[in-house]
Amino acid sequence: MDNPTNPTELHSLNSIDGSQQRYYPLLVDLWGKPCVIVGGGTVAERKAQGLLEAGGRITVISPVCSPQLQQWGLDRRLTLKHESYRAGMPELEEALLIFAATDQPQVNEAVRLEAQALGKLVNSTDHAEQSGFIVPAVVRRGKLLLTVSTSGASPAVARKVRQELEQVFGTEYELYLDLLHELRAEVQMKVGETKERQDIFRHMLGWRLLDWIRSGSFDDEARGMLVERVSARPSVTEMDAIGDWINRQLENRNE
Ligand SMILES: C[C@@]1(CC(=O)O)C2=NC(=C\c3[nH]c(c(CCC(=O)O)c3CC(=O)O)Cc3[nH]c(c(CC(=O)O)c3CCC(=O)O)/C=C3\N/C(=C\2)[C@@H](CCC(=O)O)[C@]3(C)CC(=O)O)/[C@H]1CCC(=O)O
Ligand SMILES: NC(=O)c1ccc[n+]([C@@H]2O[C@H](COP(=O)([O-])OP(=O)(O)OC[C@H]3O[C@@H](n4cnc5c(N)ncnc54)[C@H](O)[C@@H]3O)[C@@H](O)[C@H]2O)c1
Repeated sequence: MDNPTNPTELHSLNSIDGSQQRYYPLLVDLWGKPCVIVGGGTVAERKAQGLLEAGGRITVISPVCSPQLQQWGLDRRLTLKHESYRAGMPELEEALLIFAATDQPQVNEAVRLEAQALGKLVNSTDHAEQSGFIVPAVVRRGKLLLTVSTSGASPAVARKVRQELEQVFGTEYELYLDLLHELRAEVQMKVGETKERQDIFRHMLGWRLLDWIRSGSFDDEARGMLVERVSARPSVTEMDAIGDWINRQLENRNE
């Protein structure tokens, strides 16, 4: 079941601009979902790390596993099955996602073919072209999730872009998004009209809140005051007034 080089030959799908665009970006909720990794080396460990961050229920199938994978096994963060892969393993049948991550191309191929026969999405770590999905490089800042892919062209470039993004989007985004999440809920509760809500959110984005958080002086008291003001008067005028107040706070601190 190889991927067609041109899907339009098989389905009458029209790409919007006829470009070579191929992958569909998707954020999957893997919490508690069974995921199988075949192989227990460096690459398997990296995939396991990403799955752990997403709360996947992981089984690693490999006769030999890296020290970190063994530790995660001891900590019961994942299940290790110290066996070589063979066809018909129940873990594959139950899995939502399958990763073929051994250093044996023929084993990876067999895993991929079985997974595809079972109708599973499979990541073949040595064959981007035949994978049902590929894994991007990731930056997590609380609720902010940035993902980078080169469509398999150069994972090293994906890594480099990820590192550049890490510099631009710092840890201040965690608090920033938690706060905007809370304020959004308040506004949604109190302002009935969609257009008005949108205007309010746009004006909030004008606040120099990230600068304030970065300065280290945005404390619980400041947060409380902000939430209180927005809840009390959720309007565009008030958002601008809050923006001015934030500017004054920053100026006072610089004096
Ligand atoms: C992003 C990241 C996520 C992750 O793995 O979690 C990831 N690879 C990472 C690193 C990395 N991988 C490789 C190198 C060595 C340098 C180099 O070869 O470039 C480095 C760099 C390094 O380690 O410094 C080697 C490599 N990778 C693949 C092949 C096989 C092939 O191309 O077919 C080979 C050759 C093996 C060989 O030659 O034997 C395949 C894939 N690797 C992907 C993802 C998918 C496409 C992502 C994209 O869209 O670009 C894809 C297609 C499938 C998949 O694995 O999902 C992670 C960076 C995480 C980070 O640092 O943030
Ligand atoms: N996709 C990526 O991001 C990426 C990056 C680098 C390399 N690769 C590819 O991934 C492959 C694996 O690289 P690695 O550094 O993890 O290798 P590694 O040598 O660290 O680990 C190989 C693992 O495969 C296991 N294994 C071997 N035969 C097996 C079998 N029959 N059943 C189950 N497990 C088996 C071994 O026990 C070992 O744990 C490389 O050959 C390369 O092609 C992919």
